[in-house]
Parts: sequence; structure tokens; C-alpha cells
Amino acid sequence: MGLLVDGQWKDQWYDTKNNDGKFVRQDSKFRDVIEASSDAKYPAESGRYHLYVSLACPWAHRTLIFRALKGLEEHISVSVVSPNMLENGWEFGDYAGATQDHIFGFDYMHQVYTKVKPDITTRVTVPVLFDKKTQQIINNESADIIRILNTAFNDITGNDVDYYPSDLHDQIDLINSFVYDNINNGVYKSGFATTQEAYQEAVTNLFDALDKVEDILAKNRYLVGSRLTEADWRLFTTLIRFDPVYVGHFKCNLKRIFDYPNIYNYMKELYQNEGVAETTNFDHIKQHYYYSHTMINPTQVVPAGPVQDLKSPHTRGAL
Ligand SMILES: N[C@@H](CCC(=O)N[C@@H](CS)C(=O)NCC(=O)O)C(=O)O
Repeated sequence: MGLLVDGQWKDQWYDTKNNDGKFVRQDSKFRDVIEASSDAKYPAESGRYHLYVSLACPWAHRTLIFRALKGLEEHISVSVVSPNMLENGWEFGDYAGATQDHIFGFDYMHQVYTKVKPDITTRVTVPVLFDKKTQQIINNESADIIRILNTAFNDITGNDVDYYPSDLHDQIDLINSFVYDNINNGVYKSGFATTQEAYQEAVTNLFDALDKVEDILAKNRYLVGSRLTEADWRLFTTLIRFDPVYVGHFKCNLKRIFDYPNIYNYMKELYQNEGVAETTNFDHIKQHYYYSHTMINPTQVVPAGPVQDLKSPHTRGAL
């Protein structure tokens, strides 16, 4: 784990000392977009763009789900880092399910960032949406990338399913920000807290938020009603990691997702959407967190469980 300072890689853990033991996530640096129009700075084209992802990472997982749901597999290529993220940060390697860096053949993800901007100061995160033509990083913020994939390539794929419909923008934005602060980022705030108080605050907010989501899903099939939207997919990638990783490794253990009947069945329904199970790799997920975060789990031993049956029938059709 580390970061780039003026283009130099520095191996260091997150700084929580200056924030009362709290984990504070850095904003993403690259925020450009791909657009449908051929006049755009980055116009939608088949085969031009590339995603760098980790199968372990919930933020990168969102982008792989949208690539699958929007029929973009043959139009956007992918490189997958190894789940083991140690002193060199994300790296490519021989780990099963990982790939080489298909663009440059680099060993480390930080080399992709410095290739694009040699003196950059940044954390080296995935996902990264990359343009092979101009050799630029377009965007490294998953929330933006999924919106790009939701619409920009519709003319190429003919897939116009809309996970961010205009009449639901306000509702989706509202629930996204609640879910992001308390759940998506809440599990990290809980797990990376280095004081009892910071942990207590994060874990309390997290489970209050899950209780609220359980109530919403008791009445509605999806987060904003009867339509499946990006809000659901953004929540899903945290839920699917919860019982295998966050309950133990991040000490989010007041309850499991399995103990919330509506959330658990909703999670199974989303998992059973066509193409989604194939984007979900529990080996990478467990291996990454338990093996990479040595200040939380110094033995690097990865737990065997939980045993889950995510393909069994869900109960959501009744709503
Ligand atoms: N806001 C970013 C966050 C991405 C992110 O933090 N990814 C993690 C992996 S789960 C990462 O690459 N962390 C490396 C680091 O922080 O050094 C997004 O949603 O795309």
C-alpha cells in the first residue's frame, strides 16, 4: 500500500493520525468523460477504451457489472490486477483470474499513472478508464465511469437500458449519497479506524443505515421503487463483500447480511442477474483484504468461510 508523490512511489499506509483515527478517502484525480457524439473529446468507439480493475475492489466491481449489463465486453477491454496489494500497490502477475497489463506490459499499476503524468501526486487506485488512442487516463472515479458506460455506447451496442433515468435523478442521487457515506465507505471507515471512538461512530452509522435499507426493501423491490437503478448496483458491490470480508476483517459484526431477510434476498436477486455472478470473484475478494491489509491481519491467513448459496431462489418477486 502506498502512493505517488511527484511521480515517485512511496510505500506508506493511510494517515489517520491527523484525523482523530478516522479514515478519510481522497477525491479521484481524473474526471473526464466519453460521449456518444463523434465531436466529443473522447467519442464512443468500439475497441478504443480499456478498463484497469481489481476483482476484489467494490468500486472497480461496479464498472465490470456495467460493462456486462450494457453488453460492452467486446467493445471495452480489461486488465485485472492481482488481489495481493503490498509494498508496490496494485500489481500485475500470475495470480489465477488476474491478467498482464494488456496495454503496456507494466509490472505495477503506479507505472500506468506515471506514464500518463510523470510528476503526479496521487493514490494509485482502480478502476481506471484508459484511452488507448491518446494514452490518457480518462477517469478513475467509479461513480463517473458507470454513468459513462450507462449511456455513451448505446448507439454501438443497441443496448439502451437506462440505470439512471432522468425522472429518478433526484431520488437516485439522494440514496447514493446516503449509501456512500454510511455503507460503501462506512465499512472502510469502520475497518480502517485506528481509535475506538472512530470505529464506534462508523459501525453505528453503518448498521443504522443497513436497518434503514432493510425497511426500504421491505416495501420496495429496489432502492428507489420498482425500477432497478445504478443505486442498487452501487450498494450491491458492498453487500456481496459483507459477510465474506467486512464482518470479520473490518469488524462490521453487529449483524451479517444473511440476518437481514430483505437485503439478503435482494442481494441474491441482483447476483442472479445475467452476467453478474461472472463479475464476482470471491477468491480475489477474500484474498485481497485479508492478505494485503497486514496492519489489520498480520498473519495474512485468509478465512475459509462463509458457505453461501447465492444461486438459491430469492423471494423478491412477491414485491
Ligand atoms: N473513489 C474511487 C475509489 C477507488 C478506490 O479507492 N479503490 C481502491 C481499491 S478497493 C484502491 O485502489 N485503493 C488503493 C489505494 O487507496 O492506495 C472510486 O470509486 O473509483
